[in-house]
This record gives sequence, C-alpha cells and structure tokens, in this order.
Amino acid sequence: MLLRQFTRAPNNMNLIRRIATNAILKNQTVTTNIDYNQLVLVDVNDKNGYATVTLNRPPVNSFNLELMMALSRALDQVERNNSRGMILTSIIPNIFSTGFDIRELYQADERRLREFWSVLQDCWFKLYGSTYPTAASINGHNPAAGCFFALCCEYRAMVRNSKLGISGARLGISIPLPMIYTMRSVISTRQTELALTTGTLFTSDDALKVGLIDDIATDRSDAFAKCEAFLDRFKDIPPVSRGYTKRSVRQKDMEEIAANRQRDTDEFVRAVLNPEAQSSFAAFLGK
Ligand SMILES: CCCCC/C=C\C/C=C\CC/C=C/CC(=O)SCCNC(=O)CCNC(=O)[C@H](O)C(C)(C)COP(=O)(O)OP(=O)(O)OC[C@H]1O[C@@H](n2cnc3c(N)ncnc32)[C@H](O)[C@@H]1OP(=O)(O)O
Repeated sequence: MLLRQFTRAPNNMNLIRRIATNAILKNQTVTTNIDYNQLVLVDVNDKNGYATVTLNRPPVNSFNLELMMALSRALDQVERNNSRGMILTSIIPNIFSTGFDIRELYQADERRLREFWSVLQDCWFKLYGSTYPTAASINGHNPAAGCFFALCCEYRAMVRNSKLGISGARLGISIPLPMIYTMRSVISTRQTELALTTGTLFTSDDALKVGLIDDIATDRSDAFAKCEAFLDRFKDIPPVSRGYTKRSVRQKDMEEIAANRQRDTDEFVRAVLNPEAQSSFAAFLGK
C-alpha cells in the first residue's frame, strides 16, 4: 500500500524528515528515504511522542477512495503506536484539502461510492473517537470534506488568508447527519445550520469569530507550533482518564452515528447520484 512505514526513528531522522519536507515545499530535490508516492505520511517526533499525519495528494489533496483508505490506515498506525497526540496537516503549501475528488462523484460507480463512504465513516470513528489528543494544522484553503476532518480534531490553527467551511450546499449536496453533528460539536446549532445551509466558506477572521478555529497562524510552521502547544497542555494529564473523558463527551454522537451507518450510506449515495448534484459536478469538470 502507499503508506509510509510507521517507525520510531532516531532523533536525527526527524530533523532529516523536516528538512526533506521543507525542501518538497520549496520544490527542491533532496536525497532522503522519503517515498514520493505515498498518499499520507505518518511521522513521530521522538521527543514529544506526537504523530504528524500529512495529506500528500497534490495538487489539491482531493479525497478519492485511495486517499481515504490511506488516511484510515494512517489513523490505525497512530492508534497502534500509542502516540501522545496527533497533528493532521497537508504537504501542499497553501491548501489543506479541496474536499472530495469530484471525479470520484461524477457518474460514480455505486459500489465504489459505497466503499468510499464506508471508509469515510471508518475515518470518522477513528478520528472523532480517538482517545489521544488531536489538532489540525490548517496550512491553507480547506473548503469541504477536509474541513470535516479538521472539525473532528480537538483544536484548529489556520493560516491567515485561508478559507474554511463546508461548501456542499453550493454543489447541491445535502449535508449528511454526521457532518452536522461534528460541526455542532464545535459551534452552536444555529451557526451550524447557517453555515451548512449557505455553504459558507469562512475567512480566517470569521472562522475565529464564530469558533470554527481556535487560532490564526502567520504561516504553516506557526500553525504547526500552535498545534504542538495545544497538545502540550495535556503533557501532565494522565492519558487514560483524559481519553475516557473525551470519549464520554463524544459517546452519544458516536452511538447514534454507529446505529445509522447504513441509512447514512444510502442517503449519501442518493445525494451524490441526484441529477442536480451530478450537473454541478459536470459543470465543475467542464463536461
Ligand atoms: C460516520 C461519519 C461519516 C460522515 C461523513 C460526513 C460528512 C462528510 C463530509 C463532508 C460532506 C460535505 C460535502 C462535501 C462534498 C465535497 O467535498 S465536494 C468538493 C467541494 N470542493 C470544492 O468545491 C472546492 C473547489 N476547489 C477550490 O475551491 C480550489 O480548487 C482550491 C481548493 C481553493 C485551490 O485553488 P487553486 O487555485 O490553488 O487550484 P485550482 O482551483 O486551479 O485547482 C487545481 C486543480 O485541481 C482541480 N480540483 C480542485 N478541486 C477539485 C476537486 N474537489 N475534485 C477534483 N479536482 C479538483 C482543479 O480542477 C484543477 O485541475 P486542473 O485544471 O486540471 O489543473
């Protein structure tokens, strides 16, 4: 599979990886052990035990089935490794994710669409229900499903001049219940309804005002540092009781979503295959 091996590297490897990532962002060539074909990179900082999960599907990190599966497996690795915390981010300089890959939705094969949704559901359970602390380092635009994953995290720092929100309404997609619950766990029910029915994409200032993000960052490294500082807040908190409390807060949503997986899948398939949505996808793709 396209995933990087999740190994605890010696400290100097973390430095090499960081240099490598910076070089990728500057389009330089570096000679390290990075495999450029990987869709989601997982790295652990040996000093603080935080895992970084980096979306790596240029040019815009659009979620197709393969990226969703890679994310699902990356989250398994973070869980297995007993990380002290996790930061979700993207390798693309000014884009976190564009959301679903429209090519995955346009004239979709129903079986593949069901699998896509099922893996998305798995990702939600793994991320929303994780016991380790989570933070999203939103290094750029994040207009749809990527926003959903960021909202599953406990903290969000976003770089200035980026846009964040769930724009599905603009494409004629009705917003599924799990998305509604997830957004409502971060902002008020009224703001959730307004944001989702208008397909609002929030500027960093507006996102901060409404509470969708916790901090505005000057650039990607500042966003990352802010996420680390958030995770540091749990340094002296016993992880088992912390995790139990987090799960308890989220338990009701999770039980309800678990009980309705099939119904949500059917609704998603219906929503994507409906002619109004299909014509928006066709228009987007210039068909
Ligand atoms: C149990 C739990 C389960 C619960 C699940 C619940 C909820 C699930 C989550 C969400 C539901 C809400 C519904 C979401 C549906 C979607 O995600 S649909 C996708 C919506 N996304 C958008 O509308 C964003 C559109 N794109 C942009 O605004 C811009 O591309 C950008 C991201 C701001 C980047 O701009 P930039 O100028 O840098 O780049 P380009 O626009 O030139 O794009 C480069 C290249 O990439 C192509 N592209 C962009 N976006 C997509 C996409 N979404 N799919 C496919 N391809 C895309 C673009 O066409 C360009 O291609 P090129 O012309 O061939 O170069």
